[in-house]
Amino acid sequence: MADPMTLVQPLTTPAPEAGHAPAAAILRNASVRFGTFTAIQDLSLEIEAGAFYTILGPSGCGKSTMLRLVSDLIPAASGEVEIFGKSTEEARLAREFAFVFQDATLLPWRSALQNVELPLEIGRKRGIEIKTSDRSPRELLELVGLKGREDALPHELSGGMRQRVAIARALVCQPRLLLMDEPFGALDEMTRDHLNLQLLQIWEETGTTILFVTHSIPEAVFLGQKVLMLQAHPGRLREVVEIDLPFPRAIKQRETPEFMRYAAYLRELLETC
Ligand SMILES: Nc1ncnc2c1ncn2[C@@H]1O[C@H](COP(=O)(O)OP(=O)(O)OP(=O)(O)O)[C@@H](O)[C@H]1O
Repeated sequence: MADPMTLVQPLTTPAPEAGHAPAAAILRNASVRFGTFTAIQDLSLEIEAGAFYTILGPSGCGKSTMLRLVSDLIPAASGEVEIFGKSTEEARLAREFAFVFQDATLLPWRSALQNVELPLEIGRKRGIEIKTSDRSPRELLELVGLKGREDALPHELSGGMRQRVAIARALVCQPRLLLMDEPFGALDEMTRDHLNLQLLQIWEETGTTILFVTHSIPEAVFLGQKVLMLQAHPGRLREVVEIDLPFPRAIKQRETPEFMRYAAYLRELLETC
């Protein structure tokens, strides 16, 4: 295995010039401020379409803020953010991305299937023409391993199952970019392992780009093709670490020396962020 040190990209990856094939996302010197507090400063990076990125960094370094910036939930105080060549607002309206939070945020009175159907219903009610997945809501529930539980209400499902419903709902408009903010953070280890494997399968099948925030170094290495390490005060990109481990990934890979070297490298890096 190549030494992770040699795989590290420069601290400020230059954003490409306009006119290239659209990346999933491009940030150019993007900063986010809350009043006088700078949460993210001069973040420049290109998110390659179709790739799986995991995002690590100390608490408060701006991981969630970065996802909120990309998803048009908060504006950039300066700099630019493009999603597939569009502004974040245009990308939001075109349903180019979908968000999955740590809490599944399902409507408790609607069944699993009705929750997955919700974005389509909202689109129809608002008269918005939206992309829909090639898969029906039922097929999406099957994809996330919930065949047979379509009629269950959220309180009848486990935490892991609720997160699967949230993932199926996120996929219903066929987003080209999936933003995931610690989606499995509240789950037990076995369930998390299972969902990690399932998410990798979904990623391979759908070809969607994934930005996945986690606090878990093993999870970041296991899922990611690249790990974005952010640093705090103010939030900025510290390093991009490429994870050169083969796909499809299997849980037992975590015991390999290569995996452990990446984890050890990221742990050391995190301690200095
Ligand atoms: N709406 C807000 N108003 C003021 N400050 C905010 C707001 N949202 C986030 N911040 C601050 O911005 C910084 C980055 O927050 P953010 O939630 O992005 O960090 P994080 O890396 O996701 O943290 P954690 O790992 O603990 O979830 C923190 O100092 C936080 O207090």
